[in-house]
Amino acid sequence: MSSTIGTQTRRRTGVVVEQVVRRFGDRVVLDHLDLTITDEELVILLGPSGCGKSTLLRLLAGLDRPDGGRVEVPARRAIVFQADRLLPWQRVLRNITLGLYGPDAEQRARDVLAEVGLAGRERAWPKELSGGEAQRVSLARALVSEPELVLLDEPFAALDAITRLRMHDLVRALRSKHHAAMLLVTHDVDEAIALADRILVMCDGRIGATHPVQLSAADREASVAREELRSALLNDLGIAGHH
Ligand SMILES: Nc1ncnc2c1ncn2[C@@H]1O[C@H](COP(=O)(O)OP(=O)(O)OP(=O)(O)O)[C@@H](O)[C@H]1O
Repeated sequence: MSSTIGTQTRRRTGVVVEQVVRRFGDRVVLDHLDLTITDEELVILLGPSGCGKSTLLRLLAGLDRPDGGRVEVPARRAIVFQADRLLPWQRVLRNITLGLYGPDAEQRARDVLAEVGLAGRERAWPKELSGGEAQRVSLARALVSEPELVLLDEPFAALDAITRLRMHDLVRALRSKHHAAMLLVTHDVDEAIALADRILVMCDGRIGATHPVQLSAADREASVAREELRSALLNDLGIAGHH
């Protein structure tokens, strides 16, 4: 089966995935999966453990190739993982400037560090940071190159509930500044409702259900529409009745 991965050269493009197949041995993990993400859209991917969410993200990041189908992604992409993956032997600022070029690289890194609320921590070592601070640095590192697509693989799963809520506020603020499309994987239905423009539920190697979220900020916190969406998502995930 043929496969193609293209990077788009047009400015301001989203993601197009058509009929993508990925197998590991006999196991078909992605089974003719289709997905599109438009410019600046924040899409949340929910799905049971092992359904292929990280596999899909790795394909979009260019870290893996499909066995079939077509993947079209913007040229400038960044990925944020659950664990921060900072280099422990480099200070915070250097972790952000690594791979950046140009006379303004350091200033850009300082600016984005300030945006994530860590101005003044440029010379800290990664081991001196809390979990939430380390993930802020990871976000800063992802955004400093002004990507058109940011892929986030359970970025807040290891954080405590209050820190996670702060990170949601931060994601909202960063979105309005950086205008990137985002695809965020989570197991947390409430996180999905809090952040998404659209929620996708993955099952059997495909996108099984799509839920656009057109709720106001207040309705995302508490409303009948929110509870209906939450029930629908739990039902899609096969865990209705456990909430
Ligand atoms: N490199 C690989 N070699 C063999 N099998 C793999 C490889 N990568 C993933 N798999 C398998 O593909 C399936 C999907 O894995 P993936 O990590 O994409 O799931 P996931 O939905 O992200 O799961 P979780 O929510 O638990 O992180 C799993 O059964 C996994 O064992």
